[in-house]
Amino acid sequence: MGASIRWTARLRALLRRWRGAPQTWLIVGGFVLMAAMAIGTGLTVDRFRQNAIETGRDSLESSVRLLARHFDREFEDFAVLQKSIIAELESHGIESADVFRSEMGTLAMHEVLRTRASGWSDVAGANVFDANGVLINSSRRWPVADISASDRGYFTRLKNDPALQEEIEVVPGRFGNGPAIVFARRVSGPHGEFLGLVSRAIAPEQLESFFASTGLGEESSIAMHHQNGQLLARVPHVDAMIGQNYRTGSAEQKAVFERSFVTTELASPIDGKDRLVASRMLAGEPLVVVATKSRDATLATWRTQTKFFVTVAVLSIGLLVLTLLLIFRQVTRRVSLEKQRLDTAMNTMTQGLLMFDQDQRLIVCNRRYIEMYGLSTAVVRPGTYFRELIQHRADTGSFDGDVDSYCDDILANIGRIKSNIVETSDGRLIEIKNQPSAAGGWLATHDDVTERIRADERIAHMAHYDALTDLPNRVLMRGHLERRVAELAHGNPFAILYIDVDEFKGVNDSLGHEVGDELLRQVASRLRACVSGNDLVARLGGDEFAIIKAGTSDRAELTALAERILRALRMPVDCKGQEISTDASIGIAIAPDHGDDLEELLKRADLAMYAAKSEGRGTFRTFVPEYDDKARQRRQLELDLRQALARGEFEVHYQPLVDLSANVVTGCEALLRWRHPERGMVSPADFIPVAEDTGLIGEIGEWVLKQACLEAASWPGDIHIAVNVSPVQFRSRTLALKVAAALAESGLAPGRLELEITETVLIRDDAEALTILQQLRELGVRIALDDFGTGYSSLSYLHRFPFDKIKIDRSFICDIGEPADSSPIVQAVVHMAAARHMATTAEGVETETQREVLRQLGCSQMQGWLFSPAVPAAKLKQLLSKQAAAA
Ligand SMILES: Nc1nc2c(ncn2[C@@H]2O[C@H](COP(=O)(O)O[C@H]3[C@@H](O)[C@H](n4cnc5c(=O)[nH]c(N)nc54)O[C@@H]3COP(=O)(O)O)[C@@H](O)[C@H]2O)c(=O)[nH]1
Repeated sequence: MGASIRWTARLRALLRRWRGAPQTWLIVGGFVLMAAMAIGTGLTVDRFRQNAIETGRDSLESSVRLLARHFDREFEDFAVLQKSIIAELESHGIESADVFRSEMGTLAMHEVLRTRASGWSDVAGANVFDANGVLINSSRRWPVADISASDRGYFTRLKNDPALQEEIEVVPGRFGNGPAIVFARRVSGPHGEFLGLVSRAIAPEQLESFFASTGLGEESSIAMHHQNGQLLARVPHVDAMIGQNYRTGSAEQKAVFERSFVTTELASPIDGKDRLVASRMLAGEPLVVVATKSRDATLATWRTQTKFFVTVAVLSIGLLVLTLLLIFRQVTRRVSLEKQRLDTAMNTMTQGLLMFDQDQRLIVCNRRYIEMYGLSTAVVRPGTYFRELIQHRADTGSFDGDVDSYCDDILANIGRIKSNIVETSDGRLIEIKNQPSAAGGWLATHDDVTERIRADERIAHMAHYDALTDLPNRVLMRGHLERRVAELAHGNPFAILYIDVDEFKGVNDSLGHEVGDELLRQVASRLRACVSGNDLVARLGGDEFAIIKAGTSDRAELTALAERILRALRMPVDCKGQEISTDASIGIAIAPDHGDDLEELLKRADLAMYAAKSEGRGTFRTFVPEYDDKARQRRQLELDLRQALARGEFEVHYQPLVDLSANVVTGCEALLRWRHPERGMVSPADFIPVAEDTGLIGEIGEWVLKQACLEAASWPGDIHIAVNVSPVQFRSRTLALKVAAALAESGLAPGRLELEITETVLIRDDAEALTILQQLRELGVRIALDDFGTGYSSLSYLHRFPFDKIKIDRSFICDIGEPADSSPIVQAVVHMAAARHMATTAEGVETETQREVLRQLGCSQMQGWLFSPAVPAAKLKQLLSKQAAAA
């Protein structure tokens, strides 16, 4: 039973495969066409054959019909003559044979006969015989010959049978003549006594010559028979046949002499050939006209036609076969080419591909699939059942599930597209897509998506985790916070701790990015160590971190956490061989105490952190409402600052720079002042950072530069002007252009302009900064390094760029004259600067002692309140005029 089902399935599969091949259709189509041509030709030939036979029959029928009609008319005339003679004879009232003989055997009667029979030249003359059969008169000759008809059958029959009026018979000729067809009529007395007969005769040749005139063609015959079967005349003529009786043989053959008309096929009793026969009885005489034609002759034309048709059909089929062979070859080539292409395409696919038929048998499988699972081509080949294939995979170790349930699941879903990713025993991820095929099977693709999925996972991880520390990033933290905010409704408080690593930029800039990165990783690890599993530690970017402390609003607990964090961060850490201790500023916002809106909470944590920073760093602050006020004030400052330039609220003041050895003003520093309409004078220390944060510094700085240059251009002598350049301005890339424009506009000599930049400018991007400095130097302006000593590796910059001047920061000057002052440092800087031909300016000189010490240390210039604070332009002009006057 099972074997039979399998065989049926195989047969069905074979048929399906066979059906699908284009060559199959070509062969089938070719055979159908050839069969159609053969059948068509056969049918046509058969039709033509029937037509030929029907035509033959029709022709015979019409021939006998015409002949019968013709002879009917002939013999009727013939009979009329006889009857008129008999009537003539009988009109004499003869009552005995003797009287008949004597009255009829006269010359006068001869004349009557001759006159009556004269119109019938082709018929023998009319003869009158007496009751003994002796010829007593004749239309042809007088006196008559001595002839007796008493031996003739017709005489005997007419004499003996009063009912018989006429007899027709072929009789052999007398005196060496050929046979004759005799038409004899009885002459009876008034009481029916036999008196004699009147006969006329016609030679068979005369009928035959008429038959011949119809031109029936080869193997045809026309004959006239008596109804009793005796042959009277025939074409073609055969002497021996005349007079023979043919009413013999089969009933069908006899019927020819019995029925009015017959059309049939018979084996000829004459020549034994199959013949078409048509016969017709004459209406007036017991005669039958029979026409025949052999079947062979009838079909002669048809045979010629058939030969032609068959030849044409054979040639057409031959041509068709040839054409089909050529097409077959083309199609086979094309199919083979397409198969090659398909094979190439399939085997260069990166996916494994399988196609199954509706009986779950493998139709196609590419190399990639075999290689993907390390399978055997002896097992995985067309015809293999799906279940056998999965079993083979299980046997060879690339499938470790339950074969049956896996197959059942796939087979239950082959009607629809299904895709899933499975993990192989060796850890690869394979995406399997099954989709139904039109033929009822399905197509399966196996795509090794391990790399893609891993990459997707990596990308997804990167989208939510910080690459450096592997901590959740801002995006993930927001998602986490949204959930925490949602849980507030359930009474679950939480806190946000914003942590900013103090001075990280300095470490990064001075010790390098690698050290900076390592420091951040260490910070991340220490922060993680400070919290429990429910808490989230995130890196928000740069040196900013955050901790979301779940389940508490307890300030003591949060304070303890902040202190724990600070302690942890302050512990020295080894970063790439550098021992670094760092610190942090922490801002804390508590939900719901400080709000239940995510944005608000984040802002408040930030404000608290900002407060911690501005209140000395290395500490933490919990949000208080005043921070909101400060933020509001700053926002207001920002708004006012945006309008200050347009409203003309800025002024440039100038602080003299005094040469220490000559004690004369040799330059001035331009210092910006903001005369706020409500707040009064606002310190640049307060608004310059805001201007830098908002980007307004670009516009403001350009204005200061132009003002200072214009002002300096009006000063006497070669007193130079120093202008502060913010790092933000410095990075704008258009600084050199703006400086050149200010110089051009004011007419100030470039050598009188000094630009003060801070170390921050150099720290960030050395190469770019040096390029900008070079551009400025090429303009001819002087460059001073401001606030020297407050950065990280100040000395290294002096090697890389030859500044014109170093301004020693106020923090080194203010303690001069006190115990353990900074004089040695100042001394070192002055020596180093002198060695590189740089001038030095001491900032913030407030006392005579400081001035004296600085002068002794060899410092070039001083700037400070000791001499003059920054003053308005007009006041400076007076000061300079006084100095000029004193000189
Ligand atoms: N980018 C720009 N920065 C500017 C501009 N104008 C000023 N500034 C910077 O603002 C900071 C504060 O400036 P200011 O309040 O004007 O303070 C300067 C002096 O007034 C002050 N100074 C001078 N002598 C003394 C002194 O004897 N004692 C003392 N305590 N302070 C003194 O020092 C400031 C000048 O510093 P520096 O620029 O480093 O020479 C300040 O950083 C300015 O640079 C501007 O237009 N653009």
